[in-house]
Amino acid sequence: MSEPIVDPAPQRSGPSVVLPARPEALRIDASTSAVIVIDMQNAYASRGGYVDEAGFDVGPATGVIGHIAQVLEVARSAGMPVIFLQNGWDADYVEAGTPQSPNYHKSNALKTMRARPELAGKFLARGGWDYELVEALTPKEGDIRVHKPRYSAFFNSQLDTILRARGIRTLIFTGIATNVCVESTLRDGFHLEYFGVVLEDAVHHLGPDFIREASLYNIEKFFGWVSTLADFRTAVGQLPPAD
Ligand SMILES: NC(=O)N/C=C\C(=O)O
Repeated sequence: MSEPIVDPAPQRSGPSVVLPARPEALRIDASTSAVIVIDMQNAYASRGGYVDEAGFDVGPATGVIGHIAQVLEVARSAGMPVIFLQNGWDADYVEAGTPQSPNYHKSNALKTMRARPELAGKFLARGGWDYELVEALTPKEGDIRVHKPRYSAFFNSQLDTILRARGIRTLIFTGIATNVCVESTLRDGFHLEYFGVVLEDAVHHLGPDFIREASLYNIEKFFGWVSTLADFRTAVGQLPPAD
């Protein structure tokens, strides 16, 4: 018996396609779906950025940049909204929190800057290189940028308002990190009634490989769906081009 196709927007009127995914395929279209690009900033994907300086292996992160670029090209051609999230705080780090905030203690960017005072002010501050999106993923006309001050893009940001105002029901996730900001946002989205799909080869994790597997298992089993760049390209490529 074939698996059912999950349909997040059965009232839609326009053309739709079926996106193969685990554990079930989903019916999607360009007006009720959006591509969410999580934190593709120099901090997370460039040498000399926060993640690199904090001792994580940033090498594999550069590999997903090209995959994400392909996702965005297909989405834009179909008229599917592209939303870039940028993680960070104001230049004075007021938004980062005081010692009464767990973020002050858990953010590896803040911890690294405290441990190495020569780096103070360098990481994830709005207006700085570290906060900027990597050059290869510079937003195009019509794309949307959203600032976020914590791991989940739904917390203290405009994301939910922007999605609701457009009738978006399905979120296609790309970006960094699978196990931190991607998973946090997908989980919060689940609780806000959004259907979250991760493209597993357009995301990258922070930490050992087992955490990638654990995160994708969690998403597939409990919070959402897992698909691939190739399946997204084939499915969304069948939608009529945007005007
Ligand atoms: N974008 C992320 O997943 N960030 C993870 C860690 C951090 O921002 O310190």
